[in-house]
Amino acid sequence: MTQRLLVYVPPHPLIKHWLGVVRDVATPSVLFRSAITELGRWLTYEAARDWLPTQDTTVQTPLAACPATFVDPQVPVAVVPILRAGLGLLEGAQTLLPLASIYHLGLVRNEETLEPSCYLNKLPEKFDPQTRVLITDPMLATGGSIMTAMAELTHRGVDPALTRIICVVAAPPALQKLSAEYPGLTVYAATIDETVNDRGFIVPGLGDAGDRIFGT
Ligand SMILES: O=P(O)(O)OC[C@H]1O[C@H](OP(=O)(O)OP(=O)(O)O)[C@H](O)[C@@H]1O
Ligand SMILES: O=c1cc[nH]c(=O)[nH]1
Ligand SMILES: [Mg+2]
Repeated sequence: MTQRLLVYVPPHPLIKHWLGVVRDVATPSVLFRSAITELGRWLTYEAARDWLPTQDTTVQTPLAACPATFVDPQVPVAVVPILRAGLGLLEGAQTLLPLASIYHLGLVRNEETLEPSCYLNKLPEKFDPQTRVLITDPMLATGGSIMTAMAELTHRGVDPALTRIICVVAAPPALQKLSAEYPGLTVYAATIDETVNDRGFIVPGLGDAGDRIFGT
C-alpha cells in the first residue's frame, strides 16, 4: 500500500472554540497562552488515539475479574517542542503524557530569508526505533522549521510512521514538503489555512505565535 501524509483536522467544538480565541487580534497574551495550552491538550488527545501503545491485561474489580487495557509503560514516548512557540502546546500535551521524555529543539527563522537556524538541540544521539514522538509547533508555514526538525529526528532513528505533529495552523507549503519527504507521517491541525504571504506569515493565521505567547 502506498503511504501518504495524513492530515487530520478534528471536528471538535473545543478545538474550534480555542482556535477562534487565538485568531482574534484582541486576545491578550495571558488568554492567548491558556488558549494555546487548551489546543495542546485537545490536539494531543486526538493524536494519541491510534498512537499511544497499550497492553491488555486483567484486573480484579471488587466483584469479579475483568479485562483491562493500560498505556504500555515499556514503549518510550517523547515530546519534542519546537521553541519558542512549541512550548505553548507542551503543557497541555504533558498533562496527557506525564511519563513522556521532553526533548527541546530551539529553531528560529531569519526574518529576511525565512531560513531556520538551530540554537538549542537537546535531542539524544539515538532514539529507540519504537519511540512514539509527538512534535509540538503551533505554526507550519513555509515548512522550513518542521522539515529541519524532522531531519534532526529521523537522522537519530525516529520512525516517521510513529511520529505525530500537532499544530494550530498548517499551511499548504509546509504540508507539501512533509508529504514529499515523509509519507507515513501524521499531522493533527486545528485548521489548514490558504496561504503564506511574502513575509512568511500564514493568512489569515494568528500572527506571530511566539510573540503572542510570550508577550514580546
Ligand atoms: O514553517 P516556517 O516558515 O519555518 O515557520 C514556522 C515557524 O515559525 C515560528 O517560529 P519562529 O521562527 O517565529 O520562532 P519563535 O517560535 O521563537 O517565535 C513557528 O513557531 C514555527 O516554528
Ligand atoms: O504566521 C506565522 C508563520 C510562522 N510563524 C508564526 O508564528 N506565524
Ligand atoms: Mg516567532
